[in-house]
Amino acid sequence: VAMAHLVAGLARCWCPSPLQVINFPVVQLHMSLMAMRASQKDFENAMNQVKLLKKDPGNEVKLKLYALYKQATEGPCNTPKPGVFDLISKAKWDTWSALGSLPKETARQNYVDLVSSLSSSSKSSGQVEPGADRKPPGYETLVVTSEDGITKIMLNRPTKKNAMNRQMYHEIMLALEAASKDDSRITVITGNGDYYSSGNDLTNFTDMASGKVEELAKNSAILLRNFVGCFIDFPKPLVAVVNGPAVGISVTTLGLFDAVYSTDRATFHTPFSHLGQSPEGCSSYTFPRIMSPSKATEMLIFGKKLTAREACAQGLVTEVFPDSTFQKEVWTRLKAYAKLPPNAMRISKEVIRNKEKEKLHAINAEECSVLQERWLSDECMNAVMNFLSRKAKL
Ligand SMILES: CCCCCCCCCCCCC/C=C/C(=O)SCCNC(=O)CCNC(=O)[C@H](O)C(C)(C)COP(=O)(O)OP(=O)(O)OC[C@H]1O[C@@H](n2cnc3c(N)ncnc32)[C@H](O)[C@@H]1OP(=O)(O)O
Repeated sequence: VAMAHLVAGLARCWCPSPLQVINFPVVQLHMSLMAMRASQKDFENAMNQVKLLKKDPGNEVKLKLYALYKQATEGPCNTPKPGVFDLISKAKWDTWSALGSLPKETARQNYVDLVSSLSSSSKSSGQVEPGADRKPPGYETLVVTSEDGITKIMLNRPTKKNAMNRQMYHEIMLALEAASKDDSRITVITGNGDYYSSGNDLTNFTDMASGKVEELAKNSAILLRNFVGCFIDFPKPLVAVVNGPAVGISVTTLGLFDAVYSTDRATFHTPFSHLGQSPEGCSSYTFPRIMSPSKATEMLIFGKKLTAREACAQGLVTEVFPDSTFQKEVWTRLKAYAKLPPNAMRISKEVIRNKEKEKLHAINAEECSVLQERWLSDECMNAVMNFLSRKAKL
């Protein structure tokens, strides 16, 4: 079982960039997540297992395996960026550099997990041990279970309101990848505890202490683009079970789900202007389309927080349930849906989503490049420092 150690750093001034000095005592939290340390032996076994896979996992997974292997053996991407026409090397370089400063041990663990999920899904049906689908790889920030034809990805940092740190972004991508290939018919994302998710973990900004702010912003933009890309491309019905308040990226990505069921005590908040940032998750396109340009403006620019019923009235939420019966009603319904023919559901989603998949990827790329600049702005720095110094809450 993975272990996590929270190491509080010492209070010190944090000067994020030479251009700007903020004399600001900041308690700098270093969360060094001691992911379960896959041993060197596990890593070598996983490398051998890759060669024994019965079915080609596809280019995207092979790129991920390449990047995780390089990160685990060499650390952060340390080679010059290939030329624009060297497409394969550039794709490999992009995927590796997107891992940023992911620790070697974590990359090694993620590699082992990915291979184990590939090998269990590539086994012929006759060979899968009973209940094997209920033995998901060890995730640090998620609990992933698969039964009744439904793979449930539960965000599991309840003491931090399920804020998404870098590890969670990577693990959600891995879990979606595994879910796209397992024998489930529907995939659900939900939260553990009283929050669905409070969005981006703002301590992600404290990595800037390492000094390479521009590089961190670039790698973060690649990470975000890959993360949102997984939602755009996910092939099965993807349902959000919003168990409580949702903030930021956990709200914007709802526009890429196929259905959103919410408890009536949830709220939906996208405080991007407050944070000196800008919309992501393709919400700059999906929200105006879902709820009208002016309603999208109220959320994305003015930061208006919606109740569940308002979000439902505006089309972001499919249906709202009383909190007392929410889980029972929603899971009864989802188990019934999961009995439907899987290929028909997958193909129908393809017919619906393919019309704008390319457009969504283009919008995602544009949003990430704008955010890359926003993250380096004074407005963003000050807003994040205010939160981290506990001066302001949303
Ligand atoms: C140089 C470039 C760097 C870029 C870095 C980028 C990262 C990677 C790329 C991905 C980027 C995606 C873009 C996404 C954008 C967004 O999601 S914007 C929204 C971000 N979220 C917030 O601003 C919410 C901040 N949290 C709050 O306002 C409040 O916590 C709350 C959610 C309103 C809940 O308040 P309350 O009920 O009073 O509980 P708290 O005591 O505040 O929280 C309990 C503990 O949880 C911690 N926590 C909660 N939310 C976050 C968070 N988002 N980030 C970090 N920590 C969070 C909170 O600090 C408490 O912790 P302790 O004090 O240790 O108990």
